Amino acid sequence: MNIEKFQESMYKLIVETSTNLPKDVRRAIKAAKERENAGTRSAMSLATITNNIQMADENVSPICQDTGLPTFKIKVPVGANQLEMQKAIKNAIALATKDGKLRPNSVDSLTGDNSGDNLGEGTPVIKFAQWEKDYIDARLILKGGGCENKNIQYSLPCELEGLGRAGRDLDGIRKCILHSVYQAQGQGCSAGFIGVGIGGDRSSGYDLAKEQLFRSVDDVNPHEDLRKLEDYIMANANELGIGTMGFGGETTLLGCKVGVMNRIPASFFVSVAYNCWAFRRLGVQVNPETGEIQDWLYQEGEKIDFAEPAEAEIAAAAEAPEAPAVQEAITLNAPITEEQIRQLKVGDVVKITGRIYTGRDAIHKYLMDHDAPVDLNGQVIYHCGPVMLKDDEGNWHVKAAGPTTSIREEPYQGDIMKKFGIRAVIGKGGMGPKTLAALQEHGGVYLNAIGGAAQYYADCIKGVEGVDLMNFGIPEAMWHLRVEGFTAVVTMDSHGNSLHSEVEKSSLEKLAQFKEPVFK
Ligand SMILES: O=C(O)C[C@H](O)C(=O)O
Ligand code: SF4
Repeated sequence: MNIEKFQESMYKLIVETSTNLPKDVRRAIKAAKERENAGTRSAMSLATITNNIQMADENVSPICQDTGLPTFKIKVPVGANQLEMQKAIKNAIALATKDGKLRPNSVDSLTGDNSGDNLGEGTPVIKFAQWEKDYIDARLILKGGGCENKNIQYSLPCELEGLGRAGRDLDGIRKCILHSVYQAQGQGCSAGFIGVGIGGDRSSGYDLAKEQLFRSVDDVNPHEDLRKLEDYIMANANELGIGTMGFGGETTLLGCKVGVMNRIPASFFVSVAYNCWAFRRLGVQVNPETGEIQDWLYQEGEKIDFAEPAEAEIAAAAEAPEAPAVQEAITLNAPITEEQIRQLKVGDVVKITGRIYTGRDAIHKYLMDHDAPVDLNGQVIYHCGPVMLKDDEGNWHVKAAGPTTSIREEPYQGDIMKKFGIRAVIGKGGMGPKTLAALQEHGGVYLNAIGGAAQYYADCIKGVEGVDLMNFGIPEAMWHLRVEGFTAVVTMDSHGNSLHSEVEKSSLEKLAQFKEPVFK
């Protein structure tokens, strides 16, 4: 095999997967957009998402800054040299990282050191299998951490919140799947896709669940019971009303694929792999002699082009007569006073202009018992781990910069806001009671940005004005960013209100409506 060509082919597969959402995924997102009512927060979020998909495509830049744990599944004809191919894939990964198409995401679990090139123990994941065909089938999924954290595994029988007992039968499985969508709320960047694995053990069950994510969104399950189950879930999960980003709305789930395998008598697992709307998976057929791509997979049907600018749609939504949720945006400019913050309430749309600082997991832990490298009084912290590139003059450029899941900072956030006088945090998915209490006591707000909209937000960032704590690696460092018109929604205010706890409560009530048996 021409291994240089093969490496080039893998590079193309990586870049395309990271920057260009597949056709089936685009169609599912378009259908969701059509279901939402103009003027709602969900409609506005979906407009931002579709705009972002378009920008990533045009800029050939990551759709989301979290380019995940690259996972390859490769089928090869008998005789193909897998060791050589593995090396070529790793080279292609390192190159794509250097070019800003992937974020350096491989972190030493004990020291926290980022390898910088996405290579390291266990990363990337490359799974080979042999087959009888005469070509190579190479598929790649880039599944980010936020949705990976929302995967869930049930051991039947069990008791489920809202749904009661789930037994070892199809109806028990039905309950687990509905529960898996409920428990994710907006935190895995809903609306999501789920792959479900029935049976196996704890590891093969999850493998089977992830395997389902390689199925095309619009295929039909050949197994009659599973087809019925998939149809049922698609028809009912959206009744939960969680909506895009957990803002409430018509679409919570974009796809559901279920697979089954045998188990041993004592075990009965239902494993669910949750994938965000930024469902980046693609595949190619490669010629085993030339190493060249001979075909792209997942190419059936129409490609939806989201060329319509989101700004126009947001404006149109705001002008719609029944537009209750989206009002004129309020401008925030740091340093922000407590008085300004106390005026904000859940549902307000804000546009931030001026300086913001990124801070995620490592920074929050660090700030608990260290001084801040900058004066954070009245400032805005952005939960974000961007993709950054340095040019030849040594200047940094933002290649992708959407929010990360905020709930991970729940143990620290309230204390840190009070300690340093921070007035606003931007993130996604909401935070818990401890932070809500601190917002009320101290005078702070939580601003929800649209998860995955990494190009859209990168465009709002007009300059990189500094960086601290680079020893934590690019995603975890504290970047000083100059932003203009950075749009987010107040979802937790200083008056004790949280949109997230409201949606959680109402979706639990709705979940309980699915308690009665459906599959006998
Ligand atoms: O790591 C990130 O940037 C985001 C992550 O995928 C998340 O959803 O929290
Ligand atoms: S930020 Fe959201 S869209 Fe991006 S990888 Fe995480 S869950 Fe997916």
